[in-house]
Amino acid sequence: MSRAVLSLGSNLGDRLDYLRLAVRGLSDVLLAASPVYETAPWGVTDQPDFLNAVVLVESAELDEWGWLHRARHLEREAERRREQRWGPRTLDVDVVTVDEVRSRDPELLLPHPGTPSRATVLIPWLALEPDATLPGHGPVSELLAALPETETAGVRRRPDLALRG
Ligand SMILES: Nc1ncnc2c1ncn2[C@@H]1O[C@H](COP(=O)(O)OP(=O)(O)OP(=O)(O)O)[C@@H](O)[C@H]1O
Ligand SMILES: Nc1nc2c(c(=O)[nH]1)N=C(CO)CN2
Repeated sequence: MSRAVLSLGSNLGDRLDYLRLAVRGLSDVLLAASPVYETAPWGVTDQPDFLNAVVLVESAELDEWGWLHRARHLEREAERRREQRWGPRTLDVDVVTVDEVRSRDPELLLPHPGTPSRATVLIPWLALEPDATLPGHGPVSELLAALPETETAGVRRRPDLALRG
């Protein structure tokens, strides 16, 4: 049995449709889905805004590699093309954590190393799990409080958009 936190992002095409495709594809393992957020792009800033969300998933069969394969499968279903690093994409599914697993394999780094600095992951995660902790880093609420306002200001909740329904 393993429990994972996955982050979802899209900034090409029908962004909400791509996030919903991911959630539908995870329906057999889905525990909870966060609200949807419209977020200013980080990394490569000259690209469209993203929609971001986080989901909690659980499975009796999947280990951390199983979750990575599920994530890659969903990206392929969204016809994601790997071009520019941090560039525009129809669907990005990252494995944020799997239980307390730590991994230094470059194909599967756990917890995902971008997490402590990404308001686009921390804010949706916290909305879903106010007591969440990032293994090796501490409470998600503290990580978020430590980010500069410039990082958090670009993350706006979109109550008019829902992942399900
Ligand atoms: N925890 C993880 N979740 C998803 N991919 C990971 C993880 N750790 C390492 N990877 C590897 O990262 C590689 C690049 O993934 P991807 O193209 O989604 O990166 P990116 O989304 O552009 O950047 P970032 O990973 O910083 O968000 C993949 O080959 C994948 O195997
Ligand atoms: N706001 C935002 N910016 C990004 C995102 C993302 O999910 N949200 N993902 C990226 C590549 O992983 C690059 N930049």
